[in-house]
Amino acid sequence: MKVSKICCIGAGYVGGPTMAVIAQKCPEITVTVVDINQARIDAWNGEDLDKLPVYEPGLDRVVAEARGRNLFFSTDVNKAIKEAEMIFISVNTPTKTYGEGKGMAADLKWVELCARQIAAASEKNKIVVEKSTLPVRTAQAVKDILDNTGNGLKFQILSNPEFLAEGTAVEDLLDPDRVLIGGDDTPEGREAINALVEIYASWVPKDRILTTNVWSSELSKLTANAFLAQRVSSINAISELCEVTEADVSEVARAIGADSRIGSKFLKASVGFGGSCFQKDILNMVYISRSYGLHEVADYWEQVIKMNDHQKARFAKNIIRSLYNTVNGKKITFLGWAFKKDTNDTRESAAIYVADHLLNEQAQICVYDPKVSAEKIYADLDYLNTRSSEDNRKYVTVVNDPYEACLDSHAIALLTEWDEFVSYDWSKIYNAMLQPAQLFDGRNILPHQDLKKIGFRVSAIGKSNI
Ligand SMILES: NC(=O)c1ccc[n+]([C@@H]2O[C@H](COP(=O)([O-])OP(=O)(O)OC[C@H]3O[C@@H](n4cnc5c(N)ncnc54)[C@H](O)[C@@H]3O)[C@@H](O)[C@H]2O)c1
Ligand SMILES: O=c1ccn([C@@H]2O[C@H](COP(=O)(O)OP(=O)(O)O[C@H]3O[C@H](CO)[C@@H](O)[C@H](O)[C@H]3O)[C@@H](O)[C@H]2O)c(=O)[nH]1
Repeated sequence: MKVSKICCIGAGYVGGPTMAVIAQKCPEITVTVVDINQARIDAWNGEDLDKLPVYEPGLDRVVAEARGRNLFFSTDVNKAIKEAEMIFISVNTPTKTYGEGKGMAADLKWVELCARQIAAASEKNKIVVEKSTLPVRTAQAVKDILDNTGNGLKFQILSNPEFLAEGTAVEDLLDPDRVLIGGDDTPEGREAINALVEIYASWVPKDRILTTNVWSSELSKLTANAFLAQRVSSINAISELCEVTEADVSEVARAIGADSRIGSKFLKASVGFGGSCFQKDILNMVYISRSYGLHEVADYWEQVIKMNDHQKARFAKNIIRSLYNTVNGKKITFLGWAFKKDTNDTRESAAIYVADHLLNEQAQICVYDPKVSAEKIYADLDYLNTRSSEDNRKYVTVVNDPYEACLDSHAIALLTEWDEFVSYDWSKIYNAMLQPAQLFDGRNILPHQDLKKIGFRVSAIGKSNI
């Protein structure tokens, strides 16, 4: 079966870039990305490619090539569902904030709404593809809804989790390590799997397209994120040990990473991992494990999150301790707010939690991030509900110039590894700060010895000998 019309529900960080790349690589397929968020759709359709709702290097060029040709963005969800032979569900699946499983389980209400809308709007058989990250066995619920509310039509459910990382989304989509497709081992299931394989095979070598059963595919996505996050928590645990033993975490990472069995990637000690996925997906796996009575399994993975929370808190406490145990009324500059470089996404960014900790101690925080708006920063702090939104605006200022951000500051905390931070005129910054000028490098990207020569007191993750 050859697919000629695709619909994707959800025009976010995953739906937008993945569909843009499919449209670019498969000009014969019409791809319509739909969303209930009118502002987001307007931004995807906007003239100014610098203002797409998702900032990703190279995405503007992909969108420019395909948009209006075979890539469309719309809020008419029903029309797109009706016309498509294959529908991707790419809606948000955040951690539940209420009721049973609050703070642990994935909130599947948006996925269920999609399934119900697909069932109601469809007039012919369809392939439904889970692109969102979902708890293992969700496909069963989606199928149940479709089969029981879908006017007797036939739906094939596939799981096709996305492994792109933000900041490198286009690169990852164009040249993925693997594409994973899970489906039923029945003639109809195999036909659906093949239809999706053929789409990816337009640009991905066939040996990198893996097919499995649905449950393996759903669980592989959670497992991949758990393993990656575990590596970050593992090196962060070692960073604390380095600080008390005068070992250097970068040297330890290099030494162990040279072992091909361990590998060198994902061994950068940091202020803690952020992003919309790692914490959510591990909590989800912990919740599922507990619900099956697998408490040792749950405890094992939960420790990855505990270590990450500890790392964020430890960073904030170190700032307070170094500033003579009080930050009350002191200006502290944050360089970076995004959860990693090359993205405007701030979900679960370590910066939010470090700021919250320092604000509890009544610090004055001034933030500079090259891609994150002031509005977003205040929204992130307001979402925590720790203090009133008036107080967040009173104690936090956001500026567009890094030198202005550092003026008259007691300390700089570097929270995101943006490349531009390395090339600043650090002597100029030092001279504009209050003395002793302190610098806390939460990403270990700055030339620490040079900064020390300028006069900075430097503190970095997993390094006690600066
Ligand atoms: N962000 C990533 O890097 C990443 C990577 C891999 C997988 N994922 C997974 O992909 C999924 C989507 O993540 P995201 O970051 O793109 O989320 P997002 O919040 O950026 O986008 C989701 C979009 O879905 C829309 N939506 C929700 N319900 C809808 C409905 N019923 N009809 C139409 N639109 C609806 C929302 O308005 C929103 O624009 C999640 O399950 C996530 O875990 C994310
Ligand atoms: O050595 C490292 C590597 C990463 N991080 C941090 O870990 C977080 C996550 O980084 P990364 O994984 O690069 O970005 P994400 O966009 O969150 O991507 C992850 O989450 C996605 C959503 O599920 C998956 O698709 C990707 O495969 C997976 O890498 C960020 O805060 C990074 O700064 C470190 O601190 N040290």
